[in-house]
Amino acid sequence: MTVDTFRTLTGLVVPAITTEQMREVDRVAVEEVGPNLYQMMEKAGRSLAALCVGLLGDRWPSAPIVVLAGTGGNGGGGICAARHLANHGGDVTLVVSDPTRLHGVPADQLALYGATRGRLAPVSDLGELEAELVVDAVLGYSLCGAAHGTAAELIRWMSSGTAPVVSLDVPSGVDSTTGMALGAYVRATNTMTLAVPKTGLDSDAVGALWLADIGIPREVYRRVGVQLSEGLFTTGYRVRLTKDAGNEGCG
Ligand SMILES: NC(=O)C1=CN([C@@H]2O[C@H](COP(=O)(O)OP(=O)(O)OC[C@H]3O[C@@H](n4cnc5c(N)ncnc54)[C@H](OP(=O)(O)O)[C@@H]3O)[C@@H](O)[C@H]2O)[C@H](O)CC1
Ligand SMILES: [K+]
Repeated sequence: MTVDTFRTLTGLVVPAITTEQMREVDRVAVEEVGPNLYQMMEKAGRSLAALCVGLLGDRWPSAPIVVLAGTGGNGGGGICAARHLANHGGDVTLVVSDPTRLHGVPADQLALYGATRGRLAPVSDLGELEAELVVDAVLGYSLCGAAHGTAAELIRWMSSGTAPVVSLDVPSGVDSTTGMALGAYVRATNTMTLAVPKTGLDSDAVGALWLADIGIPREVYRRVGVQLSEGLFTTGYRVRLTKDAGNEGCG
């Protein structure tokens, strides 16, 4: 099931774009206009951390939080969120699917996380971890095929537990264009997608959908042909999105 638009709680219509269009937004930002990947990932991670704190309410900061990170940009955003949560006194345990495959900005995020008081646990410790909140930063919009290997193991761990899951950008294992999952996938209670919602986020796996502002200026969207309302982030750095009734019956 895909949709062309979402709405904010104040009724603003927000266009949904495909993974391919999102990649082009990323490319124009990184290669032509800005912000760079560091700047966008930092905004993503900090917004994700703020959402987690809000969802925990008075259980913050004592509630144990487990952050599961993959090997790409999605993982980098999760590692960044883990740092912000640890910096603010949270009880954080980070598990990276394969730290040896991290490179570039995600690898730098892991090194920075190492300077916090947050814990880093191997995948083999998953069975011993207790969580009151889980952050799913395993797979993002570069999912290709059915989730496999350690990523699938992390997804199964999330699915087998009772803790609510907050997914970054898209529930891991779900295709952000089609909303379909060819294999194991996360059933999130909340999903925080970045910059612009994707057409595949109408899936039941998404839970409550949030859109985070990661600082991309309108010139980038103009070059990619995406029309975002000027008032979209007037109330803050994240907005709640709901399905746009006008989408009923979209294929
Ligand atoms: N402007 C933005 O929207 C920004 C988004 N950000 C985040 O970046 C991700 C996209 O990051 P990317 O590095 O392109 O890819 P992912 O993190 O989605 O995936 C990374 C690796 O996942 C592995 N993979 C892919 N398919 C599978 C599968 N079926 N099973 C298991 N593993 C899979 C693959 O790793 P390999 O080691 O196998 O090569 C991918 O490399 C986006 O979603 C946002 O969260 C930026 O952080 C900021 C700007
Ligand atoms: K994810």
